[in-house]
Amino acid sequence: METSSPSTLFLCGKSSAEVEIAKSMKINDALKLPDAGQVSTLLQSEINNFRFDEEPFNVDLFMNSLSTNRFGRFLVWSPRLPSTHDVVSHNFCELPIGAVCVADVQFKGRGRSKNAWESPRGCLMYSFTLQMDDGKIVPLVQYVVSLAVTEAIKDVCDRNGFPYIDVRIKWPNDLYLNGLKVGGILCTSTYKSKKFNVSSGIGLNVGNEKPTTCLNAILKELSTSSNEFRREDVMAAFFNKFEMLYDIFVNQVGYLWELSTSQDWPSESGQRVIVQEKNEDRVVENVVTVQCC
Ligand SMILES: O=C(O)CCCC[C@@H]1SC[C@@H]2NC(=O)N[C@@H]21
Repeated sequence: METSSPSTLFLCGKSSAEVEIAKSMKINDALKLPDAGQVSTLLQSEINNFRFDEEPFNVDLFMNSLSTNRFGRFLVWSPRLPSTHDVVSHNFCELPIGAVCVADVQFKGRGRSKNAWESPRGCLMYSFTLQMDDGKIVPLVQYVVSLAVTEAIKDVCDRNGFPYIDVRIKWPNDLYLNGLKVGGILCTSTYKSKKFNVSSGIGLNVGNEKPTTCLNAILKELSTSSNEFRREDVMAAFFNKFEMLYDIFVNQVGYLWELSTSQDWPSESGQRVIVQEKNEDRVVENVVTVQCC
C-alpha cells in the first residue's frame, strides 16, 4: 500500500540555468524510480499549490544559504519517496553533476551493508552526485563527506550562537553524538565512459529523537533558548564546506595519496621532492622532505 502511491518530486534550481534544466527534465519526464515505482514530477514554482501537513523542507531557505558553484544547486525535493539514494543512483546520467535529492520521509531508506535506514520526519536525508576521474581516490571520498558534515554542524552552531554540539566521526562513515549513532554516510559508485559516477547519501538525526538521539535534543539540554537546528541550514552549510574540502582533496590530498601509492614515491626519510600543487589554473611547486613513519 505504502509503496504504490506515487512519489512527488519537485525539481528546483538556484539560478535560471538550473531552473531551465528542471523545466526540460519535467517535459521529458526524465526521472524514474527503480522497480517501476510511480513518480510525479513538478517544478519548484508549483510547490505553493500544495498544502503539506507537517513542516516540509523549505527550498528557498536552503537556496538562500547556499554559496557553491556546483554542488546542491540543482535540487530534487520530495515529501515522501522510497530512498533519495535510489533517485540519484538510478537517474545519475539524467541529473546534472552535483545535483541533490532530499526527502522529508523515506519508506525504503538504505544503510550500508544492506541494512535499512530508519527515516522518520525530522531526519535530514539527502543524496548527491559527483563524478571522479581517478578510481584510486574514490574510496576516500566518504572521508571528505564525513568531515564536511561535522564542519557544517560547527558552522551552523557558530552562525546561530548555539553551544558547540560535539558530533564526532567514527571513521570513515559514521557520526556519533554522546556515544550514540546520529548519522551515517553511504557512498556507492559505478564506472562508465572512463568516469566514476559516485552517489553519496547522508542521514543525520537533526530533529528526530528516535531511534537514538538527535542534534536538537542535545541542543535543548545545553541551551536555555528554544532555537533549533534547521535541516535546510545544515544541508546548505554541508555543501558550502564540501565544495571547498572536495577541491582540496582532489587537487592536493588526492594527488599526494596517488603519489604515495605509486612506485615513484621516494621511500627514504630525508629525501627531498618537489610537490606540485594545482590551484585553479595556477601551479605552485613546494619542496618537501620525506618523513617515513
Ligand atoms: O550508516 C549507514 O548505514 C548509512 C546510512 C545512510 C542513510 C542515508 S539517508 C539518505 C540516503 N538515502 C538512503 O536511502 N540512504 C542514505
